[in-house]
Amino acid sequence: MNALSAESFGNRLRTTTSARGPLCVGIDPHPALLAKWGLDDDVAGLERFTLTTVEALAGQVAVIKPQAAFFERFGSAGVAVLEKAVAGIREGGALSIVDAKRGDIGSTMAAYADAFAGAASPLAGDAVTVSPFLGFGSLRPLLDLAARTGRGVFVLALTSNPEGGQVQHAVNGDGRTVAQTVIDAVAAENAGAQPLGSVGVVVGATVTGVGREHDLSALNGPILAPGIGAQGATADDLKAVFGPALGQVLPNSSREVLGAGPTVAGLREAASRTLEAVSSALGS
Ligand SMILES: O=C(O)c1cc(=O)[nH]c(=O)n1[C@@H]1O[C@H](COP(=O)(O)O)[C@@H](O)[C@H]1O
Repeated sequence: MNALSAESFGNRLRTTTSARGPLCVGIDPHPALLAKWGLDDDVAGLERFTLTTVEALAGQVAVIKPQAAFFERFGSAGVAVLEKAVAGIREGGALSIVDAKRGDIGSTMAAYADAFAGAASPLAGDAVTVSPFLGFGSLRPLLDLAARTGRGVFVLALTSNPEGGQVQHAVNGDGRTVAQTVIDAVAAENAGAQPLGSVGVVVGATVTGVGREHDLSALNGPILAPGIGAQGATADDLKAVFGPALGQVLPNSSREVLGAGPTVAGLREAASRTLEAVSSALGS
């Protein structure tokens, strides 16, 4: 990809999900999953797990989200496997979200920007997840570079874990929740973009009352919704959780699909089943 002249991530996401359906499958090579697949908990096991998942799904699902921590736990050899995953996902025609959840002060964020959104960085997928809890403005170097290289950024807003609400539901001096300030800041990044902005938010499918307590109406960007399957949310929950924002939701499922390995056929079948369930819930 000539990243500097690439179509925006928002455009590419819209095109790919229209063709393949609205599903993101995570590559989360947990030690327990490696064992279930009959693989050792080492770099060779990680590589076999990752490349099998890419082989099975990169030509089938719209988006694949490798979770960086499971690669980093093996040091530089694990990170090299993550780079292979990013390249393989691109070759298969899916989009990749590198789930790195980075966040730091602006000057250090510029280095993360080079790593995860740099035009020629092997670690840069089509998009990256970031944490805004050092202040949304601290993300500026990454937001700017990603816009220039045609990449997307997914900003944590309402995470799927039960502890998240302690910070994210806290109310600011102006009466908005911290999560709402994140959503509003993302909306400002996406203002005027057609058909969809390239900056998304992450809102867990396990979070209740999203539509009641938070306003996503001006977002104009994608909503990555993890939590389907292993964390207890179901496709049927999506409507109640997201209400009018349903059309922008990109549901993610990791362990539930990966647990159907190690065969390529098993993975494809599980991804199809999940896509069918979420598509019918999203009405797409
Ligand atoms: O940013 C994420 O992807 C994310 C945000 C969040 O709020 N909750 C959440 O579970 N995730 C990630 O989504 C994936 C969920 O995996 P499963 O629970 O196995 O489907 C993991 O990689 C998590 O790190």
